[in-house]
Amino acid sequence: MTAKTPSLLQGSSHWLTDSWQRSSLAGLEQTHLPEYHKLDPVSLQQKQADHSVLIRLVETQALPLFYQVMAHSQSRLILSASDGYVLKHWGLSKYSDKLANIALDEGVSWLEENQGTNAIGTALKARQLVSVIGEQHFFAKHRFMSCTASPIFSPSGELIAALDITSEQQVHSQQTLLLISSLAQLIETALLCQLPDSHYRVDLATQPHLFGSLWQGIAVADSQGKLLGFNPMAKHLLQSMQVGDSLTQHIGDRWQRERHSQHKMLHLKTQQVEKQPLKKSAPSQTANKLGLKFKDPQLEQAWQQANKVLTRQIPLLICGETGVGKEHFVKQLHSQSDRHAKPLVAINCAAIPHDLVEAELFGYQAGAYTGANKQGFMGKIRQAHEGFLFLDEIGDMPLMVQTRLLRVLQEREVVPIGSNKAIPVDIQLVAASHGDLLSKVASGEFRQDLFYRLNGLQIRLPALRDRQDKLRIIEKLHGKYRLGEQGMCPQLLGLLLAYSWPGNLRELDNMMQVACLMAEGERQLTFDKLPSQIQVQLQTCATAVKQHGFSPVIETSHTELKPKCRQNLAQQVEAEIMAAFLDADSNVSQCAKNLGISRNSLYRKLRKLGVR
Ligand SMILES: Nc1ncnc2c1ncn2[C@@H]1O[C@H](COP(=O)(O)OP(=O)(O)OP(=O)(O)O)[C@@H](O)[C@H]1O
Repeated sequence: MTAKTPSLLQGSSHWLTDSWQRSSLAGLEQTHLPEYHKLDPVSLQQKQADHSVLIRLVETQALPLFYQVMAHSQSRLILSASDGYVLKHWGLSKYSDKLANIALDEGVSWLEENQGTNAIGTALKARQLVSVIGEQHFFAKHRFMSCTASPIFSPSGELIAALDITSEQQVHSQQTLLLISSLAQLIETALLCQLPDSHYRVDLATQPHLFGSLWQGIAVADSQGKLLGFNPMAKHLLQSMQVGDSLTQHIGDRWQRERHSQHKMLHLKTQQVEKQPLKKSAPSQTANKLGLKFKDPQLEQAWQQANKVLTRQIPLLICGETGVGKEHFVKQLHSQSDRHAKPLVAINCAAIPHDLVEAELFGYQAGAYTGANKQGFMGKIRQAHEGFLFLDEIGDMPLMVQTRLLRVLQEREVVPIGSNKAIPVDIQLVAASHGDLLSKVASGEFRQDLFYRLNGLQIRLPALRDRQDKLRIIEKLHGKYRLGEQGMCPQLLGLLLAYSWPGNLRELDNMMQVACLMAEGERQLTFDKLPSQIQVQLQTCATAVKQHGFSPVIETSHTELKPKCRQNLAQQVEAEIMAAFLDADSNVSQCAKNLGISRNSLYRKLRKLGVR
């Protein structure tokens, strides 16, 4: 991580002068708070009911991450509707009372024309992420707080809300900006994936490593390829895109045939949407029996579907990138199934020499061939009788063995090598593949009839970068491996959440194990304890984002600030120095090095701030 301390915002400050001008033109005066616009209780209730899906999504998708990162800060998370009325807020109740004094409360409008320059109103007006720090607020009475807000757009690109973090402090770090952008994106993605006719999800990025980051566009289309919705980044990348268009008209036609493709400068990744109904229907008996297990909707749906077919002995085909946890998933399925008392027999078709696969699976009679065990071998299929047979990397099964396996599945009996006696078997077959089995069918390497036999139900486990419970998994693995009481540095958590994890859970699991060993005895797990190759990846990812991504933040610069803002700037600089000093564990030399100033200047500045 190169920047340990939050850096000052840089760039144009026109948005601020424009916003102050608009506030003055609306007849507001800095020193007099106007009458505020507040909904009566019935209208507020109605508005909250109209936005109940959004409120529920904030509570389920955004709030856990907000609490994790901002747990020790005096901050509140505030959701407002697109007309500026605050729908709900969450966080420390002590701070809530103070905000209520300035009417930052449910049912009050925070439109710019009512409350002057403020993050919610200005973000809604500018339709961009905005940070309004202390003195930048139009009204003097609002200047004790700093606010950062992001607009939230519906799948059709319509502005529907603003999500804000408000704190009682004079600075908002880059971490707050990143956090609020991530929270808004989580909600927008959840809304997209819930569209009723959604069939395809296409992720778009200017560079492959930006997949899974805030700089990834997402477009959702129906089974005919008609565009149903997209996130703001997708709109930024493909500006002429409209709901109802054919996606092919914007990104060519390769996306529908290939999982990974490219169109002009854009990298594309296509996947089928695992639909998540907007309103939960009455839970099925199976769901009731099993209860909700995963915090990721796609995984939860895969779990529920898999459990339904297991009771009927329908073969299950599990697809997903390497390391997403396919085997782990099968073990969980087995352990809660009616067959849990019987064996789960796993065989990795890629790991066994081709000429032994047949014997391993079907067994052989005593003396069937030279070199074979004298007693014969019953084979994995019969070992799995009344239990589960898990065939991992099924795509690597030799063609001849595929033919025999097909017979077993059709006849439900095995004929061992060297025998002509068929032995009945009762197995639940689960197969897994990290590659595209259909392309193997197309190239003649995999039997089409076997594919359809195995494909009783196909489920796809999501890549780690696409999982909505990423935070929970990171915490779980940190909890599993940390040695003693240990927290996690929020900046590190931000980077881990933003990284694309090409090796999925396996990569995260390995990394966490090593990092926790390196951090033994530390109060916090920090970036420098990570294995060096991951440090490089995270740094490359952060740098690439800076170089290739666009900055979604409305920014301010020192030079363009008007005199009245200079005092505010000085306060920001002081707050930054203080933050850097704390970040460096009060080590003056380290802090001076991080800030790029001499130790003497740092001593002078710290003395001014009252630090001895
Ligand atoms: N839900 C989970 N929580 C924590 N760790 C997990 C979870 N699922 C899998 N893992 C860990 O991730 C690693 C990879 O899991 P697994 O072998 O199941 O993946 P896979 O998809 O079968 O991989 P491959 O395609 O390479 O065979 C293992 O170390 C496993 O312990």
